Amino acid sequence: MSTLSEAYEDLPLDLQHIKPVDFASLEAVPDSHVWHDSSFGACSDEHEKSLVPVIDLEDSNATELIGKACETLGVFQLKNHGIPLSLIEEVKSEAARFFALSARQKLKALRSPGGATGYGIARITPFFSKYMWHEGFTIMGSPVDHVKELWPHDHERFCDVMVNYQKKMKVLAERLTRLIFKSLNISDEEISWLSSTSNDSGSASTVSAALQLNSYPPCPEPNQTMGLAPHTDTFLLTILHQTQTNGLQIFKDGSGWLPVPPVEGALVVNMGDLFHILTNARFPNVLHRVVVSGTQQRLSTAYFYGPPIDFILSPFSKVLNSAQAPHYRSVAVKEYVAIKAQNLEKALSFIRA
Ligand SMILES: O=C(O)CCC(=O)C(=O)O
Ligand SMILES: [Fe+2]
Repeated sequence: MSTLSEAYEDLPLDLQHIKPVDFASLEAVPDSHVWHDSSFGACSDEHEKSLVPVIDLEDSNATELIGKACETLGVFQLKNHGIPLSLIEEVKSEAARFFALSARQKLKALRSPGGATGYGIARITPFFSKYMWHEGFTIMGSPVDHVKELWPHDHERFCDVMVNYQKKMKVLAERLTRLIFKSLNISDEEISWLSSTSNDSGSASTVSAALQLNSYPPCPEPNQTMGLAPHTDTFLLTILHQTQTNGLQIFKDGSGWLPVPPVEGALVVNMGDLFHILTNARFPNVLHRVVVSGTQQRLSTAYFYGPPIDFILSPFSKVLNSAQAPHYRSVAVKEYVAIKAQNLEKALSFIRA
């Protein structure tokens, strides 16, 4: 096995955990989507200064600032990231074009039970008794087979934009990963997979990566439902673009749910489970969720990035001080992906040393 989509083939889902409802036809939140969570309205300090730092990648102190943000909150917003704003706009407008199609049309691009790419609801759905106010389109590699079903004569525009964005995201994710390792005093040479996956040509190992387009339609009763239930991301890091509609929140012990307000032109970067394991829990794998709006659609694009699927990772000996034992055993990326898909937030307890 060498790709992430092959890893998901062994983890098929039931159709009821893939197929979205037709949100446009709903005038109220159906019982299937009602969440009894009193904290939805509690996070109302959107206008206060956000705790999540906004870091300029061109800042001469970027390495230290990013290292500190990874260690404290596990999330930061990134400015001057080098991704052309015109490309981000194109991704957003192609995603909007897709989600604006009728339900009947969108279902033509539905993910298959063992498939990774295509239209569908969140993979975490089976772990909750209620459904979320969310629909998504997952892309691993090229989405061409699915998009041809939607736009037989006009699939190139969507596919080219998504493939191009993934290439640019990979370069940025690599740059951030190197910089984060540098902040931990770990040199590039110590991370064999990073140098062997940097060039696209002839490299046997490919990084694990996926692009997730998310849409949270405006909701008639926003305090009754959840956009995306609390979860941590599985891979090393996630680079997220969000539109100007609020909704993303992170959980901080002692403070509760805190908003991550949209910052024009910035990307949100958060640490996932694999960085948490590699740093022996020094970096939090930040718990996050999305609440919905009564009036506006929220769109977001998440790029998940990790080492090749066969790579075996364990806490870096350099981050362990002499008195400290590793919290986690060695685990192959594909093994962890399977454990996470079957156990969600309990996944880390399965690899505790
Ligand atoms: O829409 C968002 O802001 C969050 C998306 C997310 O957490 C995910 O796709 O894993
Ligand atoms: Fe996430």
